[in-house]
Amino acid sequence: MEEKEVLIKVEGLSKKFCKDLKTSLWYGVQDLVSNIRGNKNERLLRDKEFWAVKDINFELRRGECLGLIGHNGAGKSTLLKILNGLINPDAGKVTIKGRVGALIELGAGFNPILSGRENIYNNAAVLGFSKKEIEAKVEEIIDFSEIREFIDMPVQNYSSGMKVRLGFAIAAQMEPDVLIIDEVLAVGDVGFRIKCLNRISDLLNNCAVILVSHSMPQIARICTNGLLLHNGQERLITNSIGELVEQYYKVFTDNYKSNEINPFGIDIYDIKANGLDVGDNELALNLKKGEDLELSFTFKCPLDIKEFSIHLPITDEQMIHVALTSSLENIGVSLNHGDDIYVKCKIPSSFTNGKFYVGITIIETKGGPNHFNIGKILYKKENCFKFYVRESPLTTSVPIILNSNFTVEYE
Ligand SMILES: Nc1ncnc2c1ncn2[C@@H]1O[C@H](COP(=O)(O)OP(=O)(O)OP(=O)(O)O)[C@@H](O)[C@H]1O
Repeated sequence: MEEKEVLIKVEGLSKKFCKDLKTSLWYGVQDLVSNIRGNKNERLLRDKEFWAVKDINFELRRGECLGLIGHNGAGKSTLLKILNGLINPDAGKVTIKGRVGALIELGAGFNPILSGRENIYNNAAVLGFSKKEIEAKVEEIIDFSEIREFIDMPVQNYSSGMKVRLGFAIAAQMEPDVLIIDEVLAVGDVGFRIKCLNRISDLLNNCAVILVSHSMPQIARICTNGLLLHNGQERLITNSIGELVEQYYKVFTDNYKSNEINPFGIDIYDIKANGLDVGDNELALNLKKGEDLELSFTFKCPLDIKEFSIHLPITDEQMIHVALTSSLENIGVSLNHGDDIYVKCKIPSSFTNGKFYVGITIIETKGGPNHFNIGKILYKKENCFKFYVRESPLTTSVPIILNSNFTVEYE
């Protein structure tokens, strides 16, 4: 297949900042003098300076969407601002072909005392559109933003979501060749976010997009390539989004410790995962391709309970619940104070690659499996087992693959 045209080329891009304002002003004066003398050395760091972005190189073609990810302060916004020409790099070169639409800082680029409509004209003119071209687009932009009712109100009175709606509508409806979007989309409500992601997918037919996000499902859904920044430096550049997401999570230490709700002092012990002692949750089980997860534990019942159920919620690395398995068929089993209850649960391996946490919830339950009522929470902890899945046959952005029966026939 013929490769599409390169729209963004970034070579050795670096930007340093100073941690102290006074020193930074003094360096500014020094740089001015060195510039005039022609002996500026931008590659050296002086006292209190640090690299916000260091030696970044990549290319992006039409049709590609680069997910730019990294921890807070990794340098993502600084890189976007350099690409959009808002700040100058200290070293390196950016080459961009075509028209750039950008949504970087909330409300940036808007004149607060002008109305939404006036700001559309201003921004589109800055992008290089003629008055006639803007007039042909303005209704589409207002429709897309869904804020027609407020379009003649000064932008300073807009809510954060309304500013994002207007900003994205202008950037995306003006058919840019390059679209740069910082995390600001997260401010929009779910409906608008979905609309934006769909619009980005449409634009990708004829555009290159750089998207900053802390939402890995969003990155996995839309991006074709990824760049992981760490302390301003390129940690990974790849077109394997699975690998990108995995590396992103590695940046963070495993600090998911969940609180325990244990009002009756239930004692849970002998926690095992696939026959191995979990102990104090230090054990992380590595599941291989197709291997089932078998969990077991014992608990001592602290009071007489007529009916109970056990729930094992499964959470991904973003602490989002991705699945739940329940023992609702156990309803009807009564427990007596002091009984030792042995629980065993086999979960078929339907997980894709990643890290997962399993919690334990024990609830007093009344009624049958189909019409049950939740009673007292006897025990609840969200992170009791941790397991990794590696070498899953499928690497996708979804955590679970459902078992299904397909028939594919030739007619
Ligand atoms: N104008 C500035 N002067 C000094 N330091 C700055 C300036 N702008 C950014 N920085 C610093 O540069 C580093 C990178 O900031 P940047 O905003 O690019 O991070 P980010 O990856 O976008 O973070 P986040 O995920 O929190 O949005 C941070 O340490 C920040 O404090």
